[in-house]
Amino acid sequence: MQDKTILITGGTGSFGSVMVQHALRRGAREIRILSRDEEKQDTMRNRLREARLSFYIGDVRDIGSVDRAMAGVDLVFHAAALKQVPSCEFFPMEAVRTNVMGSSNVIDSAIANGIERVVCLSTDKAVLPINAMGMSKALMEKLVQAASRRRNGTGTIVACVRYGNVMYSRGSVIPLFVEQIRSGGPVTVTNPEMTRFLLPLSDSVALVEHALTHAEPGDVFIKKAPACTILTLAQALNALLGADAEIRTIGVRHGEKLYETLATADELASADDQDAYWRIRMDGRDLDYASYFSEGDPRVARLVDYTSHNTERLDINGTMALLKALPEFRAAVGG
Ligand SMILES: O=c1ccn([C@@H]2O[C@H](COP(=O)(O)OP(=O)(O)O[C@H]3O[C@H](CO)[C@H](O)[C@H](O)[C@H]3O)[C@@H](O)[C@H]2O)c(=O)[nH]1
Repeated sequence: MQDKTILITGGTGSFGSVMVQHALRRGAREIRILSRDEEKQDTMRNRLREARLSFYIGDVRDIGSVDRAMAGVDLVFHAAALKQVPSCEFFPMEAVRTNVMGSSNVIDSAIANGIERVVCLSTDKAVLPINAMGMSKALMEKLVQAASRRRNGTGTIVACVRYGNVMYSRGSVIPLFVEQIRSGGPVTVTNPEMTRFLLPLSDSVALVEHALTHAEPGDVFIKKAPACTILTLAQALNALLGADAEIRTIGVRHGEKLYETLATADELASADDQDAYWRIRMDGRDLDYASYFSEGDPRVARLVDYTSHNTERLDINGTMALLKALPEFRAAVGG
């Protein structure tokens, strides 16, 4: 990132705020934030007061605003998205417009402008998707791969990272539970047995940087991560806040899965194990169906899917330790 001009779409969000600080420390020449909300931009501008930051009001749905922010950029982090599962269930076309068409605009504009590298932020919900948010992100991954096949080996490198749940991200369950416990409960657990991967925000930034450094066209990078049940999470937060708030089961919301999958068995069969990460390479074959007979992949998936049910499972103490290490958690609860 040293001396590079970086564009972060959706740059005022949880990821953007941390990535901006990281890129500044890494010596970026200029960081451009493209987002819709002038108030969030203003808050960030006043908070950071940094000459290397520039703000572009715009929307990834509008290719004109993407093009204006893209000219002269070296690296792109594409974080702009509709990411709430329930709201995308009610407004699936909005998820299509932002997550699919918006991503297509970002990829096309990056290629047209000869950008070096683009990292698109995807989610475990894009794997075997059942909700509109995950389906739209799965299509974003397909757009990345289709663009990479067209340009494989030359020009712009476009790749993805897949996240699990980013801990303490805006609008997610951890800040909600903290708020509920502080106001005396109840803590509303959808299904006590439900599991989610737990990814600290700092790890999500490290994952993007890992992808930036190692990406070849169409790669998907995954960070191996632990998980816990939602009941364990509620109990850990109760304990950390010295409370005993009632934990009430409220039932699963629209479009939710009991557990998430970060990589399928098929993907893992051909993935590179990079210690803390997996690299999943795209299927680079072309549309000539004859090649499926002569170049068909003989590997049989011998592994199982990598899910939040079968990854390392944190108990209450393990979850508490992870929470306690989060700067976002310490800032919110003090200590
Ligand atoms: O009142 C609540 C709200 C949520 N949950 C549970 O807590 C877990 C996490 O819920 P979040 O709303 O925090 O997160 P989601 O899993 O729905 O999705 C989140 O994680 C995704 C990645 O998997 C994306 O990042 C997405 O943007 C983000 O909303 C889920 O099992 C959910 O059922 C509860 O038990 N009670």
